[in-house]
Amino acid sequence: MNTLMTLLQKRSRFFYFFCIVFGLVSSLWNIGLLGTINATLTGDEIPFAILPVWQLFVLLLVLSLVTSKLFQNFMVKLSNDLSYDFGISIIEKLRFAAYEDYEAMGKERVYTALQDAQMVSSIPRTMIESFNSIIIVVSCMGYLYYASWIGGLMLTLVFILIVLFYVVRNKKIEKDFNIVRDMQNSYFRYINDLILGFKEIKMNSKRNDSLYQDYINANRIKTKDLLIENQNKYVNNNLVGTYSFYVVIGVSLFALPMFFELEIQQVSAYIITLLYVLGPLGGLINLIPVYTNVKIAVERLEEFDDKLNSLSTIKVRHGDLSEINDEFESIVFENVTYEYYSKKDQRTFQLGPINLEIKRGELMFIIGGNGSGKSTFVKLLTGIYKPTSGVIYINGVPVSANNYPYYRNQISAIFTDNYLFSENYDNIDFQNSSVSLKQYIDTMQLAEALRIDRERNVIENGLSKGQQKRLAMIYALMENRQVCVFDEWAAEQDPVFRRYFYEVIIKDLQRDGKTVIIITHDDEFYHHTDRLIKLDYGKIISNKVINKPELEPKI
Ligand SMILES: Nc1ncnc2c1ncn2[C@@H]1O[C@H](COP(=O)(O)OP(=O)(O)OP(=O)(O)O)[C@@H](O)[C@H]1O
Repeated sequence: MNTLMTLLQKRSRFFYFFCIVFGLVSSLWNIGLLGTINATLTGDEIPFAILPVWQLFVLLLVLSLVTSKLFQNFMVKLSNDLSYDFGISIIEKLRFAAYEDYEAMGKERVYTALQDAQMVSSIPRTMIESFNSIIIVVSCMGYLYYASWIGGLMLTLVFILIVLFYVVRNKKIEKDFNIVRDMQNSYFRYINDLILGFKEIKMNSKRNDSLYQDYINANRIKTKDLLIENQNKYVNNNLVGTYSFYVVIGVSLFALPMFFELEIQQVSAYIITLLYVLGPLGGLINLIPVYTNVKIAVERLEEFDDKLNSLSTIKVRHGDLSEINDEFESIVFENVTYEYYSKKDQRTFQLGPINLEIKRGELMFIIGGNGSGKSTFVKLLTGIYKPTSGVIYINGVPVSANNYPYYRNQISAIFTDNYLFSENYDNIDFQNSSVSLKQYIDTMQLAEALRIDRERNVIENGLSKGQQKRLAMIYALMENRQVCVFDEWAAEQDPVFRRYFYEVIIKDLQRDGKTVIIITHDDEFYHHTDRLIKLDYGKIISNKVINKPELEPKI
């Protein structure tokens, strides 16, 4: 509760002020209403009344209505602001996270956090209703002490017992709810497997059954059982709470008058107050599960936010994008290593140390067997991974945390598992294609295949794997960067286009002054490169000059 209240106060400095004003007016209204009802029924005078009863009633009614409306509107806005802040700040920070940190986090963690952020928008209902109910319960208690101190005392004792009972029981339920949230993470992971591996699932009935039965369904059943168990605990809690009240009513009706000298007016005022408080109390009890879920969501979001904040790259953001001379000259690897570790902190693979210079206008092929470290090298070269040790220089300047984004912005890369976006984030004008775009589409032989959704200015889905890679190439060329890195790009191309790629496309790029680095297994084209670098077990085992680079760029 504290975290939530502090968060709300942080989001709006008027939060506590609004709570106090609303609390005072509501208490006044509830006590006034009770006093009016009881006084009218019993024929007693209302103490401290400065106005006739009906005028007092109307005045309080209007005051309470206006304050309630203002408070509720305020809470609706505040909690939606908070939910928006959480959701958007996760994405805002996540985009600056290092790729390694993102990999370690896992995408399901991001999905759950976004779900938690949505949960926060149910705060207004929880807050307004519980605040209302608490005020009613507290003001009624005050009124009860005034009507009959013995009754007030008895109710206070019952309340303390109920609250203690709830606190103890809720601790266990909260633990279970946390287990449910963890299971939600695994659930998203299995669903991800189902969606991304749909073809592989279709191809194997056993795998299909296993994913469904042993993972998804088992996860859902366990979640359902935990929820049933917990919700039943809530039902029991509710019953204990509500029925202890009925017991209090019974005791007040039958037992109290026997032991204490109570007048019928006192007893009836007391019973009316109890009945009046019963509804809000029930509401309060029903809100406990919602509140517990919101509390867990907020705690987890804070934890996730702290984790994101602890990442050093978040603070650097885009760093200094104008730090290095724009004209690309060279990339140098000096004793660069990269290490992978297992969960038990054992090193599983080391790339390097790598010492290498890539000069402007060079065409370089990186070759090597499976698992030799080519893709890891590409991730280092493109700045997706940062070296475990050693330094990478661009134009003689060491690439540091502050200029990594600059470094990445110098390179166009197509990774083996390249992803095509659903929206046109690069704002390419497909409707009035530029000369270069038309030319690239022709070069990639995609004129027939590409369908443009004119309304959204995007390329529609429905391309073959090889065509998707060609489209990725168009996007990479449109970036017009000086260094191009293509990781096994030609693997999905037909023989004719593969040859065209090695003999025409990359030669043209080189003639345009680009530096081109290609990861390949296509040995029949190795003779086209200027330099052939071979990796084995993470080490460069040969670095051969094959052709002299054409350094004069085509105008
Ligand atoms: N994310 C990762 N976590 C841990 N180890 C990894 C990770 N990615 C790769 N490795 C390990 O690093 C080594 C090199 O992998 P890498 O993907 O760089 O090889 P590669 O030469 O590109 O292979 P291929 O030709 O099969 O694509 C492998 O032994 C692999 O198991």
